[in-house]
Amino acid sequence: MSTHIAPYPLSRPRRLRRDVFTRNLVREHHLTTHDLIYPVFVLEGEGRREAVASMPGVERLSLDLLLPVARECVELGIPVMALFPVIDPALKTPDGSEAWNPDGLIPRVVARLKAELPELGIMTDVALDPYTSHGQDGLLDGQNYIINDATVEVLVRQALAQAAAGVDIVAPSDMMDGRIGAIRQALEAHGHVHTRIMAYSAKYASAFYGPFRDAVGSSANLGKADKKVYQMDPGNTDEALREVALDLAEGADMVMVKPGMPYLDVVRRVKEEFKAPTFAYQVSGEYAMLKAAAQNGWLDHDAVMMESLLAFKRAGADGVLTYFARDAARLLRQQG
Ligand SMILES: NCC(=O)CCC(=O)O
Ligand SMILES: [Mg+2]
Repeated sequence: MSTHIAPYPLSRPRRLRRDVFTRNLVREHHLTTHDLIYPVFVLEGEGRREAVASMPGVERLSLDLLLPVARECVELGIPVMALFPVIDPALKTPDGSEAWNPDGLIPRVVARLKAELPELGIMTDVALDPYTSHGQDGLLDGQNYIINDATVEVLVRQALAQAAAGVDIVAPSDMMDGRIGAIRQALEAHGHVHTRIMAYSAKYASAFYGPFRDAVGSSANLGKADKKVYQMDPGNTDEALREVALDLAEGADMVMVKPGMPYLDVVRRVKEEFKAPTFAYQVSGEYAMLKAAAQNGWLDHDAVMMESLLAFKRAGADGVLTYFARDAARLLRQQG
């Protein structure tokens, strides 16, 4: 590798850093607006806008107020918006049955967004946590264990309700075994042959999800419980490769690693091993920590935002789910 590099002073790496044009010329990785997926929180009702205290700049919006945001995504060239529902606590049940209500919030929002802005990709979350009274992603047995196969059956119903509403991409984030295959077969059987699956394949049991649980209102339901019996142990990377292999074999079109910044080694290994479309989720806690430091004047907001997003590209990600998507896209447009 280094054998063809001439020794100093014939090689002076700093020659290529001397001015802007040279740095632009030799830069290996680039972030574009097409790399960005924008996660948003949607509420029932009209004219409703609620700030999320632990995620400065993020709001829960009713559909009428989400539409202008979706329009801005199209104008900015952001390819996909990812929807997360804030469910009325009165609709939360132990089995999360609102998740597969064909007239529920998410199917209605999907149908309206696709009708108004067909060119904007819409992605939906497949998991029960916003819908369950206990805040877990799946169904519980009598001992508070999350049961796999019965959960997969209801996730299939949830995914079918979303596909019937016209969603472009379903994104199972629950980490049950076998759910990608079950969802893919059901989509095929119901004629939804174009519905893409982005699998949350390597989703770790991370403490960086805290602000998200505030945003969807599941943290109080979850209480002190954790998700370690289904999400991955932060100490593992070989296991991430096995999870990705299974999801691709079961019919995933795209895979994801989550969280993002603390798991860039996993992104790199997954991309090198499978050469499949690979995404990373810069999660709520990562966003919150950069925002908080910037608000304190400890970090330069725009600089760390762009550096962190470029790091995903360098690690091998094809795209990033990030709450910074609109801010980053606006900045990219300004920079021409
Ligand atoms: N299923 C989606 C998430 O859990 C998002 C987590 C986060 O942004 O912290
Ligand atoms: Mg799995």
